[in-house]
Amino acid sequence: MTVKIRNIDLGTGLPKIAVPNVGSNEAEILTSAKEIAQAKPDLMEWRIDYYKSGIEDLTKLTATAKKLRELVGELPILVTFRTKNEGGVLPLTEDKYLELVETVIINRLGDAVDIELFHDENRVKHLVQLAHDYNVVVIMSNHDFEKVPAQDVIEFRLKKMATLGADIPKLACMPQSAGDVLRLLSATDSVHKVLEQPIITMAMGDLGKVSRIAGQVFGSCLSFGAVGKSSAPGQLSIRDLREAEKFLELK
Ligand SMILES: O=C1C[C@@](O)(C(=O)O)C[C@@H](O)[C@@H]1O
Repeated sequence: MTVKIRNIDLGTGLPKIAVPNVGSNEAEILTSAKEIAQAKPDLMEWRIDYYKSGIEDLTKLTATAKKLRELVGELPILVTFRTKNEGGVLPLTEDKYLELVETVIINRLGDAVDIELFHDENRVKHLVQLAHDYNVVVIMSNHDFEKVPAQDVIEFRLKKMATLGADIPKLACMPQSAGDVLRLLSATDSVHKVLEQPIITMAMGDLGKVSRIAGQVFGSCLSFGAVGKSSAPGQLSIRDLREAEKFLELK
């Protein structure tokens, strides 16, 4: 199965490329968006946890989203609030996080929304349903910045996300050894073969770079590359990422 976000199809061909926008005020966000659009990624990820004043004032957040859309035209936008526990920059209570995701969906601030797996299950399910009602694609996520979990744990989490209704399950983790990277890749390969939904995985840091370029081989449909400032350790520049993916293309 492939998942369509505006004009792109995830889950077929080379992994698509997302570039995070980590601007911390409206001017920065719009300037980065221009630079990102020029680099022609498949998708822009708007990391709203970097935008403190927008999170504190949702009218402002919505106004910026409108300007962003005007600026990038048809470029698909994924809106992500990454919680502090999972590598984000801004602390937010559980309630505020869930309310924020709801605002993102109801106001259609993007074409897709990131919903983290590890929150109250019923509320997560409700958000997934709401997103689908509003025609917003759900990328469900989990991040471990310390380690790579056991293979069955990785597989369980990705499958659990699918059960909760995620259109695309995603897992990012931090390897401490080459063996850790192999385990993530092996879990990716097994889950990719049995799940209907396309998945996204990556190992972070330098050791993990190989996992960011080899998604087509192991079964990950999207990779994050940087234009300017990156949003996680080990991200390559969009230019290097695109070239490296091409070297490994399955023809
Ligand atoms: O989930 C991810 C993946 C990521 O953490 C990475 O390792 O590239 C970068 C984040 O911006 C994004 O939300």
